[in-house]
Formats: sequence, structure tokens, C-alpha cells
Amino acid sequence: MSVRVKVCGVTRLEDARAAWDAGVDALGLNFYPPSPRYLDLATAARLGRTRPPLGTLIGVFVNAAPEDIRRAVTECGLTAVQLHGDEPPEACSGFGVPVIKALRVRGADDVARARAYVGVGDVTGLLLDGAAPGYGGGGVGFDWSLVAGVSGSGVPVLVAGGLKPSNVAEAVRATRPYGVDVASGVESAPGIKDMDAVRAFVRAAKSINLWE
Ligand SMILES: O=C(O)c1ccccc1NCC(=O)[C@H](O)[C@H](O)COP(=O)(O)O
Repeated sequence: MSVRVKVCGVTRLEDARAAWDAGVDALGLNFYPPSPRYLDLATAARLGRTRPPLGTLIGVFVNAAPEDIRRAVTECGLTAVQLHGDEPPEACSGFGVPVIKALRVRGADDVARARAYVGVGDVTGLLLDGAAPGYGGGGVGFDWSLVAGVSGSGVPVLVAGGLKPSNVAEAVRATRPYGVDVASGVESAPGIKDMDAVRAFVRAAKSINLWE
């Protein structure tokens, strides 16, 4: 068994198609207006239509209004939402799809905080990210040994933050996560994916056998 790979912040149709072809399991579409990877609903819906039958399409939101999240789910065919802001556990339900709660990790306290989301509402996964300014996508990592504070708590964990083709295998080996997630580490410019880097990332991440 190999780790699942999510590539986040795709903005172009050709990048979306090529990422699925590269073996990515999930694509993230960004609905946070200040992000350089932000998509309006019409563009996101067009990108969403590239999703293959077994692919997962994840909308990324930061402190968004629930009605805006529900609208994006419906209009863009999202199969999950990733709440990447300061949403408390009680705000992690009611969108009609599973929720991944993202938490920015600076230290053990943040991982302890993550445990408050386990088994709550529609949360079916946690994403541990570095503490980049601007909430995410900044290429900032964190101490991977902290992942042990939530693995084994019964919820799938994704590791993100500062991952790239050259370090993702080491991250998978160190944390044995359900999934890994990358935005800036496979880009030539913010929002523009470098397909050679995406392919190298998928190859490196999936080279680790999690059954051993
Ligand atoms: O990517 C963004 O611009 C972004 C902005 C605000 C909130 C979340 C954002 N991205 C979410 C992700 O899942 C990223 O992949 C994650 O933060 C890791 O990013 P990177 O360190 O650049 O790989």
C-alpha cells in the first residue's frame, strides 16, 4: 500500500488533467480569495469536471461562510472540503460531504488541539501543515515527529507543509501518513504547476511501501 497524494491549488485546466494522469489521488481547489491559487466558482467548476471516477476533489476554504461552502460543493462537484482556517470543531459539519480539518503546527500544543476534532461532526481526516503566513501554501514545514501525537487516534492524517519531490519520501517514511499534500513544492510560480515536479513527487511519495 502506498500513500495517497493530494496536489493543492491547481488553477489551469491543463494542469488538472495532467495531475490526474500523473497518478494524483486528490486535487485541491482553492476558494480563499487572498490566495494566488484562488478560483472563482465558474473556473473551479470547469476544473472539477476533469475529475476521474476514483479521484477526489477537495475545496479549500478559510473561515468561509457555510452557505458559500455549500454553494461551491454543489456547483463545482466537490467530494470533500478542507477547512484551513480557525474553524472550531462545531463548524466542521453540514456541507453534505466529508470534512478534512487542517491545522497549522508550530509545536505540540497545536497537535493536542487537533485531537479536539477527532470524531466530531463530519470530520473524517486531519491535515497537519506548517505555519505559513497567509494560512497555507507557503512552503513552510514543521517537526514531523509531532505527527505521532495524532496518528493512532483513529482518524486518517495527511501531512503537508514544505513538501517537495526531494523530501516527500523521507516525510512518508518518518510519519507513515494516510496522505501527503503539496502546493508550492511542485510549482514554477504560485498556482502554476510544474508537471515534471508533480510526476517526481507522486513517484517519490508512492515509492514507500506502507505495508512493510
Ligand atoms: O495554497 C494556498 O495558497 C493556501 C492558502 C490558504 C489556505 C490554504 C492554502 N493551501 C492549502 C494546502 O493544502 C497546501 O497544499 C498546504 O498548505 C501546503 O502548502 P505547501 O507548503 O506550499 O506545499
